[in-house]
Amino acid sequence: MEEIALEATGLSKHYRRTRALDNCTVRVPVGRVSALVGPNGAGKTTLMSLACGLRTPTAGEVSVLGQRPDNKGMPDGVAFLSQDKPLYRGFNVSEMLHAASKLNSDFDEDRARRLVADADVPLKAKVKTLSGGQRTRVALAIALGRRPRLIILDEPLADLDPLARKQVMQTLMSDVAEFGTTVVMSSHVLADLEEVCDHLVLLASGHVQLCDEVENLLDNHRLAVGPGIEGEPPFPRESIVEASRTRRETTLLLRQSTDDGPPDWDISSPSLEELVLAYMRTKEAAK
Ligand SMILES: Nc1ncnc2c1ncn2[C@@H]1O[C@H](COP(=O)(O)OP(=O)(O)OP(=O)(O)O)[C@@H](O)[C@H]1O
Repeated sequence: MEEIALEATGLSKHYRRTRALDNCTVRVPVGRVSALVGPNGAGKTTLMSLACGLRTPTAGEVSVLGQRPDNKGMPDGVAFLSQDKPLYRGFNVSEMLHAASKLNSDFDEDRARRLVADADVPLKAKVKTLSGGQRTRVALAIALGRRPRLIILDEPLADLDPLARKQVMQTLMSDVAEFGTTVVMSSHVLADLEEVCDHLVLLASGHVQLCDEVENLLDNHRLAVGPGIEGEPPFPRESIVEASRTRRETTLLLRQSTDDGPPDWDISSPSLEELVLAYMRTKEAAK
C-alpha cells in the first residue's frame, strides 16, 4: 500500500463563528510535491498548522508521516516554513545557522550554509537587516538543514522576485530528487507550481474541492469551446464544472476524460491553472 505523508480525515477547525476547515479529507502520498491552493481565507494555513501540531482540530483527525501531531513540538521528520519565518533578529546569519544546528540533533549545517551561499545571503549580515526574500532563503536553508522527510511550506514564494522563485523551486526539487522529500506547499502563484507539482489540493471556504495527482486531474477534465448558444450546452449538465459565455463563444470546463463532443466544439486538455481557476470561480459564484 502506498505510504501517506499527510492524511486528514473529517478534519474541522472552527474559530468562534468561522469554519476555517469543515470536514476535510486530504491524502498526500509520500514522495509527492503537492500544491495547496485556494483563495485568501480558504483554510490553507489552518490545515498546515494543524498538520504541524501548532493548532488542535475542532473535529476529525490529521497525521503526518504516520504520527498524530501534538503540542510537544514538530513531528519527527517534518519541517515547517511558516509565513512569518521566525528567526532571531539580533543574530547574524552564521549565528542563526549555528543556533539551528544546536537545537536540532541531526542538523546538516554544511548543507544549510551551502544553501545560504547559493542564495548570496552574506553570513555576517544581521537577520534584522535582511530583505523579506533573503529571510525566506535563510529560513528555507534551516528547514532543509533539518533533513526533513516532509517539508510543509506556507507561501514560500510570496516575498521572492521571479529569479529567486525559480531558485527556491530548484532547491526544493533537488532535495526531492536527492532525498525523496515530500513537499506540501501553499502558493497563489499557480504558474510556478504547474512546472513542479505532481499533486494538488484545492481548498475553498474550508472545503476540499480537489485532492488528487495532477495527472489524474488533467486526464479527467476537458476544456470545450463552442458557439455562443443560448440555452443548455450539449453536454451532460452534471459534467459541467464551469460555463462562461460571450455572444460568439461558450467555454466550458468539463469533468470528462475523452475528447468527445459535437463537431462544432473544440475539445482540449485544460492547463492546471485553467482547471484550478475554474473551480475557484464556481465556488466564489456559489457564495
Ligand atoms: N486565529 C484565528 N482566529 C480567528 N479566525 C481565524 C484565525 N486564523 C484564521 N482564521 C480565519 O480562518 C479562515 C481561514 O484562514 P487561513 O489563514 O487558514 O486561510 P488561508 O487559505 O491560509 O488564507 P491566505 O491565502 O489569505 O493566507 C479565514 O476566514 C480566517 O480569517
